[in-house]
This record gives sequence, C-alpha cells and structure tokens, in this order.
Amino acid sequence: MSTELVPILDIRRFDRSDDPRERAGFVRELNHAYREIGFVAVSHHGIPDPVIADSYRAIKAFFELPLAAKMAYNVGKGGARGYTPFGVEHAKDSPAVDLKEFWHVGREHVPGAAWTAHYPPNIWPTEIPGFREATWELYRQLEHLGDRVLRAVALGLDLDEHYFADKTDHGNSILRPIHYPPLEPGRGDPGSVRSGQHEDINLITLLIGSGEPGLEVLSRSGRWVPVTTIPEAIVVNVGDMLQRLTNDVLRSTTHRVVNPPSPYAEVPRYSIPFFLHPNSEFLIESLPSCVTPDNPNHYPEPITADQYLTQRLIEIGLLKPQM
Ligand SMILES: O=C(O)CCC(=O)C(=O)O
Ligand SMILES: [Fe+2]
Repeated sequence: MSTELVPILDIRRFDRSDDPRERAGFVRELNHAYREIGFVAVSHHGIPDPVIADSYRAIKAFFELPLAAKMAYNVGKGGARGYTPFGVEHAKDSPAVDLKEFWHVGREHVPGAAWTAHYPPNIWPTEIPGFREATWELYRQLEHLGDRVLRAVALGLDLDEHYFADKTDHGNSILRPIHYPPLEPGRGDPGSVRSGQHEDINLITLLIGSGEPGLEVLSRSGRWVPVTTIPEAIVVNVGDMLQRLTNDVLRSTTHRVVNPPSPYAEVPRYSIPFFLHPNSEFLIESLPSCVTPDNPNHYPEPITADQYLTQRLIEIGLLKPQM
C-alpha cells in the first residue's frame, strides 16, 4: 500500500547514462512521484555502508553524553551549528514541542571562497573522536546524491540537466542527526509527538533512517500513510523551496514522526536528514515553464533563499524575531 505511494527508485538507472531509455524512465517516475506525493525512496545510491555506520556510531556516542556536556555546544543563532536540546523546536502553528534533540553540521569553510563569510563555522564535540570526519563525509556523500536527484528533477521540468549546479554549489545545506529518546509518560506536553506534522523548508531532503517506524506522510486523500521502505534506501522528498520555485507543480508534502507502540516506544529512534538548500543569495522565483493559464503564478514576489529561511526559522521557534 505505502509502496504505491512512496515508490522505490533504483538510481543506477539514472547514473548509467549509456542507456537513454533507463535514464528517461527514472526521470519520468521521479517527477511523477514528486507531482503526486512529493516523496520517493532511492535505492542503490552508492553511499558505502561504513560511511553511514561511522556517523551513527559518532552521533549515538554524542547523544549519550550528560546534558551539561551537550549544552556546551548549544551555541549560535537559530541552532545553525552544534546542539539543540529538547523543548526548542516545534512544528509551525503548533505549541507542542517535538520529542527530539539534534545536532547541525553545516558546510565546511573553504579559505578564500567569497561565500564562506556568510556561513557560521562548524563546531565539533571534542569528546567524540572521529565525529567530524564521519559526519562531514556523510554530508559530502548526501550532497553528491542530492545533486544527482536534482539533475533528474531539472530534466523532468524541461530545464537543462545542470540547471541547479551553480545554484547549489555552496548551498546552505544542513546535516541534522536526530535522537528521539524512549517515550516516557510525562515528557513534553501531552500533545507532543516525536516530530509534529510539518513540511521541510529546503529544496529537497535526503533522509537516512526512515526504516525505523514512525515516519508518516499525508496523502492527497488526507490519510496518514506510514513510510515503510527497504532499510538500505534513502528517502528523498520535495521541500517548500522547490515547491515554491516550481509554482506548486512539485509537492512539498506534510509529514510527521508519530510515537510508535510498544516495543518501539521503549527504544530510541535515530535518523539523519540532510536538508539540501540552495546558495543563500539564490532568488526563488517561479520557473516560467511552471506558470501556465491553468496554473497562474502563485508567488509573484520573488524572495532570496536566505530571507525565506529566516522567515521559516522564526515560525518554528529556532530564531527569535528581530525587533
Ligand atoms: O526522523 C525522521 O524520520 C524525519 C524527520 C523530519 O521529517 C525532519 O527532521 O524534517
Ligand atoms: Fe521533515
């Protein structure tokens, strides 16, 4: 049932460019799913198992540290880098906080690159050897996979295959390892779930860990559908920036992480989303090919990726409004 809604697509069909029919088929199926449900699971993505395992090892060790040690890394504006504890982030329009703590890895600085000054530097937990190497390698690998998915998205929108390349080459992307602890009565508000229903802000999200129960997407008919993919697959979904760029042709679908029943409630859940963002200065303006008489421009006011992100971080409690 859910596999009908969230198809599993083998990205080797796209990467193997010597077979144009296979490539075209991948592009067609990906874009069809993004117009209908906004989610796919990508299999055979080529990210080596040890790269994923090393990150899991490092983040589990970090989240096991005492709260006081973790709070030393709760720095900076909007949780942009480092640690964000329980009780901060909530879904837009929901007062109940999510039952999660998380860490943010951003883009590593490149000395001499003009964009470097716009991004806060990463910070790293000194208690966990190998944390930096493992998570930065996973960031690079997920970014590379995201670039390939965006090439297939571009082709499906009748754009040049490399349309997104110079708009994402120093994107403000974030790798966010998340820890949802075992559920205890009395933790959080009575209405709290692991992650309240929301849409992602960025262009696309690549999610490691969707094999663990809890993730649900809201279907067009208004039904919550559990995402149950094969564990090796990486879920890749459309975010609000891509929905807006495409004038709502591609759908940023509402999703959530529910509190699972026993025995899953008694064990922690870990996931690692990678929020792929465009370059901060990128102007999000409806693509001309997505504006038609049947689908007039819903967003006549363009907005930069940076302005859009700031607005949205205020809405979810990660940034305080400027007075
Ligand atoms: O933990 C998950 O499986 C999904 C998390 C999520 O949707 C998010 O952080 O935006
Ligand atoms: Fe999400």
